[in-house]
Amino acid sequence: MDFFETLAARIDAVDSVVSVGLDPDPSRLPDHVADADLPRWAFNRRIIDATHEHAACYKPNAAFYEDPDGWRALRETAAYAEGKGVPVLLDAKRGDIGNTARRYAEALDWVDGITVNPYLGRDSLQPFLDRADKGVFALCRTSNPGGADLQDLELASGEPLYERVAALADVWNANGNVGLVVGATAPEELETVREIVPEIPFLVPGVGAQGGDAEAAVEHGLASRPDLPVDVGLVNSSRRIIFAGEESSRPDDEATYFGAAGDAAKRLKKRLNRHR
Ligand SMILES: O=C(O)c1cc(=O)[nH]c(=O)n1[C@@H]1O[C@H](COP(=O)(O)O)[C@@H](O)[C@H]1O
Repeated sequence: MDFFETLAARIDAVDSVVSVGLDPDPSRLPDHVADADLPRWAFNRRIIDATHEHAACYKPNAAFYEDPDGWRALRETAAYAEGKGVPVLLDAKRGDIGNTARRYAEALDWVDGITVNPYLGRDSLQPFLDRADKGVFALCRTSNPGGADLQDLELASGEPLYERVAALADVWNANGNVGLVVGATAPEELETVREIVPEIPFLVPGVGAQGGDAEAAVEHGLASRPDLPVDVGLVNSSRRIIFAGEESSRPDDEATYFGAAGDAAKRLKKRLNRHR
């Protein structure tokens, strides 16, 4: 099965397009995992146990694992998620010259998909695109306040840069494994990009802690592909799910703390499903 077939099967099985972002900021980890050998892995394992029934995928962001223990924690986390039958999308936003990109693409040996930065152009993405069974999500219109600084710039043709990226994604999609990252904080751009590429699934971050538009995320983020049984796309929330326990009635109680993450994932699933 290729990535989007796997993802469609998962979305269908759990009736969810929720991507749970595994961004275990060490400064926010609860005491329950403080004494573990790898606290981030101990934390993620409990989060996965609490949320997997509602997760279409897990999206660990590499920034939270960029040290020796971090990479061990990430590998354990990815293997555990796979064991639960949940695809893993490594949010690494890679993009470099071809020789280097080939090395970066080796991460795809142990995850199902990756995010890439398309700014260096086609040859920088080719080693990822060539992995036909792996998902490759290219940044198109990001959710951060500065996303407009470069991505909205008008080209000589009159189209903004993010629209050109969307059009290029179609060209890069010979293996049917390309997705686009479009933030929920830019609902109008989401709609525009969907018009340009009707069949490309989006990863839509920015709902939850960044206050993005969940309705627009679902309405425009999911793509109908004739070969897939359900509309496919992902709406990601990280902090609002994994740290929901901080706001629970008893954060010091482990079951209550992690139960809150499960509840948050379930709530987001239901909210998104109202618009699917
Ligand atoms: O590629 C991403 O996932 C991404 C793109 C983008 O435009 N905005 C964005 O927030 N993200 C990532 O999505 C996650 C959002 O986290 P929360 O704001 O806690 O839900 C982080 O891992 C971000 O790095």
